Amino acid sequence: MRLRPFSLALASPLETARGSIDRREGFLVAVDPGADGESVPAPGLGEATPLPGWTESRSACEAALRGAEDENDGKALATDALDRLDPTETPAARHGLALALADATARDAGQSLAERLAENENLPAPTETVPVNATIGDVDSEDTVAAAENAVEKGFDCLKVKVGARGLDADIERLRAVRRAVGGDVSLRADANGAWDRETAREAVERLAPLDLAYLEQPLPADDLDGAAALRTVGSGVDTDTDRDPPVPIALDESLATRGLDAVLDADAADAVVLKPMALGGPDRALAAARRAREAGVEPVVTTTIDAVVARTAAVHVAAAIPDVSPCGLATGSLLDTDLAPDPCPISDGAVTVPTDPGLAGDAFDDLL
Ligand SMILES: O=C(O)CCC(=O)c1ccccc1C(=O)O
Ligand SMILES: [Mg+2]
Repeated sequence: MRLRPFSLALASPLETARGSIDRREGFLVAVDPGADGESVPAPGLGEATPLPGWTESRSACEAALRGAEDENDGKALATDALDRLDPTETPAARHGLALALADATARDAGQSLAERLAENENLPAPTETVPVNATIGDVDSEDTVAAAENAVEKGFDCLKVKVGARGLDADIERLRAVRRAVGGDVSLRADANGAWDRETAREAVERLAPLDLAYLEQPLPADDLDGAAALRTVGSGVDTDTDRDPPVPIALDESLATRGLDAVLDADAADAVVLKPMALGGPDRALAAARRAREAGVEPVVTTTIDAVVARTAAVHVAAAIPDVSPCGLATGSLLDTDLAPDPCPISDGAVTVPTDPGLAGDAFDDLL
């Protein structure tokens, strides 16, 4: 296994209620049969890009990956390398190695990563394209509307707007302005990144109901599953005489990494779950979570932590393996100022095209190996 550190700046910081993301730093993870003997059937590439607060730190990530090496032959993987990486303690490290091994296995089998992942989860053949949402930061009303109009002009029909950093009145006004600007046919999501207390979240749901949001993501802190469950019923009163607005669907994101999928499903806390392979410990784990969510009647959505091109492409494969997936947060390549390699997944008309060549994207990343 070889690790190559990288550091990429965002073109402009992504503003969220949990602070601003301005740089992504991580490791490319390469495995090959030469170094790793029979455990690796072909060259494979992965990416471990920790986002502190969401995953382990960069140093913990590197230490975990080093811990997966054979004690007697530093270059080779231990036979139980992947099992040494705890998906909840060091999810980005596990993601990096799990992806590299899955890429190698898929290449060896002549399958795309999506085909390989789907087969392992007993899912049907992957789709050729995946619908995506545009990601709009928590900026002032004028810039929010400008970004929304720009995205719609580019062909997006689903927009996700970050909220929660500037007070509820301001957010309601931002979202109303976006709805006015883009009309009723564009799907709107809002992501509060856990910013609100129960009272504010309840008021938000009541005031957002007329805007026909596709969902409100993580309105409450990650731990508060009971609060999220209660929000799902606001406005859906049994009183059929009154013409009440429908409830706003609730999506959970941070809660998945903090409490786990089982707790979220058991608490009936979400209409949708936002699955980030980097935060969940790997593409395989993200797809398994998607399948379990679906079986429980909860809509899976795949996004990234603003990963570089290798992990972003892997997330596209994960999404492609989910039949009829809802728009995913995978249009984030343009948020980076520079990237590790040209993007093999073009986006047009609000959808990303899934690579069909073996592994991640055929030979597109061979220079990175
Ligand atoms: O989902 C998207 O549209 C993009 C990804 C995104 O918003 C995000 C990126 C980094 C960290 C957290 C989040 C989030 O969904 O909260
Ligand atoms: Mg989110």
